Amino acid sequence: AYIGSTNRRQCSRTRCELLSVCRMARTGRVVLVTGANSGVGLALCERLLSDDAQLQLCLACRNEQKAAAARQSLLISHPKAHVSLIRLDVGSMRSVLRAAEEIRQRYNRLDYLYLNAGIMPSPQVDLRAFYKGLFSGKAIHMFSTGEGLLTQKDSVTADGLQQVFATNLFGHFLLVRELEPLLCQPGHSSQVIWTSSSNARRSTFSLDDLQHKQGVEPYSSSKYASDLLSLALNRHYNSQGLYSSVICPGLVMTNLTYGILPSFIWTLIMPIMWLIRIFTNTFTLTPYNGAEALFWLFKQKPESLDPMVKYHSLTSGLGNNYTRTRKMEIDDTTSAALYENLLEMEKMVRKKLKDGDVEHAK
Ligand SMILES: NC(=O)C1=CN([C@@H]2O[C@H](COP(=O)(O)OP(=O)(O)OC[C@H]3O[C@@H](n4cnc5c(N)ncnc54)[C@H](OP(=O)(O)O)[C@@H]3O)[C@@H](O)[C@H]2O)C=CC1
Ligand SMILES: CC(C)=CCC[C@@H](C)[C@H]1CC[C@H]2C3=C(CC[C@]12C)[C@@]1(C)CCC(=O)[C@@H](C)[C@@H]1CC3
Repeated sequence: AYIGSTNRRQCSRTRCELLSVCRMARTGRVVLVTGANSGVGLALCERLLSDDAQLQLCLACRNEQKAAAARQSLLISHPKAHVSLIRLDVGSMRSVLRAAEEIRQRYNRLDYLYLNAGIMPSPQVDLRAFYKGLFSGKAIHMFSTGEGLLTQKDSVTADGLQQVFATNLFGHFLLVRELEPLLCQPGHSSQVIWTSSSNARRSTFSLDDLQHKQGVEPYSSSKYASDLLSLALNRHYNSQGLYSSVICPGLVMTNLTYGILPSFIWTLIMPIMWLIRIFTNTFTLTPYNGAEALFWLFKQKPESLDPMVKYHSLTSGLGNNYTRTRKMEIDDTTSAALYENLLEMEKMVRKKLKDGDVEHAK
């Protein structure tokens, strides 16, 4: 249609230019990454562009300045890349709806949706649990999952949702629902990929307290909920060509982990961290290594993926990266129940936002 157009500007283009535009339209896969301005998300973008220069990469970030800086840094290493920005605060439902509308206008399909943005506010390390863990014979497990070591202080968003739940789970759920027309295209498959965590733990999650209002481990609960939700998305959308997976990047030194301990302590224990890496392959440490499983999934046929496993980024003592699967402690009944609850919550949130708009217009 583009070549056949009689528009004068298009006609004046050389045949060569037109062919390259058409080729791009055919081959340029569209990838959207949330939380792409730092850490694992930004490293993933670097790796994706190094693999496929034709990608149409969209960085969905809440902070415009950080997003622009991330785009600039990507363009320095890949000057010809197609990198665009979209403003998205995944913890604000109004922002999610607005961003989704913009994305639907910009693209006619979406091949990969990386749900990577995540928070762990005011983390506290339980030192007693740490010392106990060191001598319990389960030290390696403790170092790779951080199980029972961290508590967080949650807050309530303007939408009346728990902040960790809204950011790590619900905002992303709403985004998937909103982008369904781009993700579910006839004769075409797409992937939704969640950055979950090995910190996800069944015991921190409850269907009666989805948002984890009553507990002190909202991060672990929200990540477990993302594992369950990914399974539910597969059950609902595989027939429409949408496939969902979850990954754990391992322990990566990013803004999120730097927030756990004072920076001088990190500096002091960094040599120990590199030493621990000899005993556990889950200490991926750099964002590049942490992005391994996210990148690995990009190369897979979605139909070949297992909805019951988590894909882990791992780094050997010698620094080699690889991806391994581990079965998740999830089941269809709980996953379906969570999905129904989220649909209910979605209805309520949409109504609240609509009522708010009406109230505002009065
Ligand atoms: N680091 C680790 O060891 C591990 C990390 N993970 C997960 O990896 C993911 C990436 O984290 P990581 O790279 O480590 O940490 P970073 O803090 O570097 O990255 C988190 C990204 O999410 C963005 N973000 C946070 N809140 C929102 C929001 N409301 N709307 C839009 N974007 C938001 C941040 O943006 P901004 O800069 O504006 O805050 C940032 O770009 C997270 O989901 C995290 O839970 C999982 C296991 C281990
Ligand atoms: C004293 C030493 C050598 C280390 C400090 C102990 C903890 C601060 C550290 C041990 C295991 C770490 C860990 C995480 C955070 C920092 C630790 C608790 C995570 C929970 C960070 C976020 C995740 O999603 C997990 C996969 C990490 C698991 C391990």
